[in-house]
Amino acid sequence: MGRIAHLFAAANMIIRQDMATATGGMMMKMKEKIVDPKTALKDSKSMILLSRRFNTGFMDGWYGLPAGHVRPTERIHETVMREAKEELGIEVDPAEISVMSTMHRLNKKREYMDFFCMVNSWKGPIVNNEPDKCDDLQFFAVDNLPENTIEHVRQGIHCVFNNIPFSEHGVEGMNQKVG
Ligand SMILES: Nc1nc2c([nH]c(=O)n2[C@H]2C[C@H](O)[C@@H](COP(=O)(O)OP(=O)(O)OP(=O)(O)O)O2)c(=O)[nH]1
Repeated sequence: MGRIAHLFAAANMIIRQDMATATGGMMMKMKEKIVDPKTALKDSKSMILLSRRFNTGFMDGWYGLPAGHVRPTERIHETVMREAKEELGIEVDPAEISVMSTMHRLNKKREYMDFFCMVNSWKGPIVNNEPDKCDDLQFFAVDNLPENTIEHVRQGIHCVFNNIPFSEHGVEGMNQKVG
């Protein structure tokens, strides 16, 4: 069996506050946007949405991106759309999702492939739809993330804003760690 079968996959969303302002939270055509995503991408002062985990059993009290596991038979953009609705109450059009960076990651228990996806626009106001799993949802500057930001999430955000398409986290020497 190929090793890929052992991988968990997770989709992480980057939601920028300037895009909320530019689009008024509504889906609009690219040309109508005030902010060009390609230009804004390079702006490390961008504010992005982080969610503090609560009562989940994994990294509680730490900030991550809105995210979720990719279910069997699900495509990456479908995970983003589903989790955006579940966690934030917003509708995302598949054409408005861009995978910006991927990460091969090993934590204590699991091996992951992470997808860091820019959500270019959405429909509806952002709300904390899962207060039983998230006790804080707010925008932070990319160059001033909270200290309690999950380490691999910090790395993924760095990659997205520095145009680094792929990175690794914790996989160094993994052939000694896993069978
Ligand atoms: N729940 C959980 N998430 C983990 C673990 N390790 C790990 O890297 N993550 C990461 C992967 C995703 O980026 C993010 C998913 O968190 P979540 O709790 O929102 O997952 P989910 O919505 O898919 O919930 P579920 O279907 O797994 O119950 O956390 C872990 O052991 N448990």
